[in-house]
Amino acid sequence: MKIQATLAIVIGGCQGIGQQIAARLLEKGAKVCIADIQDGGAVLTEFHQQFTSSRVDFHPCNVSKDSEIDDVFAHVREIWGRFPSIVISTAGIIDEHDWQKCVDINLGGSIRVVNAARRFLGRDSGGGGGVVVLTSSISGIQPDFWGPVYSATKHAVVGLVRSWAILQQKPNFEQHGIRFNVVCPGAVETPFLEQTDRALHREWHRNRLHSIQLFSPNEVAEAFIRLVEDDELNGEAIRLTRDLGVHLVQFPDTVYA
Ligand SMILES: NC(=O)C1=CN([C@@H]2O[C@H](COP(=O)(O)OP(=O)(O)OC[C@H]3O[C@@H](n4cnc5c(N)ncnc54)[C@H](O)[C@@H]3O)[C@@H](O)[C@H]2O)C=CC1
Ligand SMILES: CCCCC/C=C\C=C\C(=O)C/C=C\C/C=C\CCCC(=O)O
Repeated sequence: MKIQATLAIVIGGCQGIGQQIAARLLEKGAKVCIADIQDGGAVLTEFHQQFTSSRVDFHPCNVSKDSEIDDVFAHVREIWGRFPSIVISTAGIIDEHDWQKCVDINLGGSIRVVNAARRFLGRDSGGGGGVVVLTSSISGIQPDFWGPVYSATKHAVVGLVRSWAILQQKPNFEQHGIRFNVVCPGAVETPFLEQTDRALHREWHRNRLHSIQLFSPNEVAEAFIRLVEDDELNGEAIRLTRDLGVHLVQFPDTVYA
């Protein structure tokens, strides 16, 4: 998909990886609505200094609530005349102690975003199709003893994306016209890392963190942009690790689908 002149939603775009994705989309000529549970004043001020203010907006959104996600889509149509064709969510937390919250935001939030995209973008429901890119982690491909719940939610996000993606290859089923992809980063230098205390084995976790070569949020944003731009990529996961590099994950063969 050519990004120039498209409309995009970036949920979780107030900081970290999401903010960098929004910046890359704006640079490439999209109009971007940032949505987040935190106040958008600071990020809007920053972007209004770099980009035409009519091309970037903010709408509050907690991914724990279906209605707030729907409101973001409605807001985009109200201000820019149509629904977006690019939907990205980076909203996520780590919290092994309040595990229901971790499941509700990381997995529940991803399911809610996908459901909204299906309703507003899906060709089978009158939309124009598009691309959805969600955020997993290398913990969504491999186990992590410091975050079993976090890892479970991130594995689930990969399964969610790949399952919706293969529907497009089933000619006898509804054709939604949406590509679904996911990014699985290693550790990234963002405020997210301050959530160490919500992981298990927190001292080990904190110490280990100091020995890791972190990715920049921009390196991760570039993976999202690739998954948006390349129309051949559907049901794909890009993993970023220092040891193995940046690559499309090779999954085991699907045996019955
Ligand atoms: N930073 C890292 O090392 C890694 C992060 N990730 C994943 O990347 C995603 C983004 O991470 P970062 O940008 O590093 O984190 P971050 O904490 O810097 O940014 C996350 C953004 O999501 C927003 N958010 C949180 N809960 C929300 C909710 N309920 N509704 C709407 N927005 C909400 C936050 O306000 C924040 O703006 C997360 O899903 C995280 O699990 C994956 C691998 C590594
Ligand atoms: C090992 C402890 C570091 C944990 C960093 C905190 C949160 C990370 C959340 C993630 O989703 C990322 C998961 C794991 C990152 C751990 C190691 C990355 C090093 C591997 C590499 O880059 O090659």
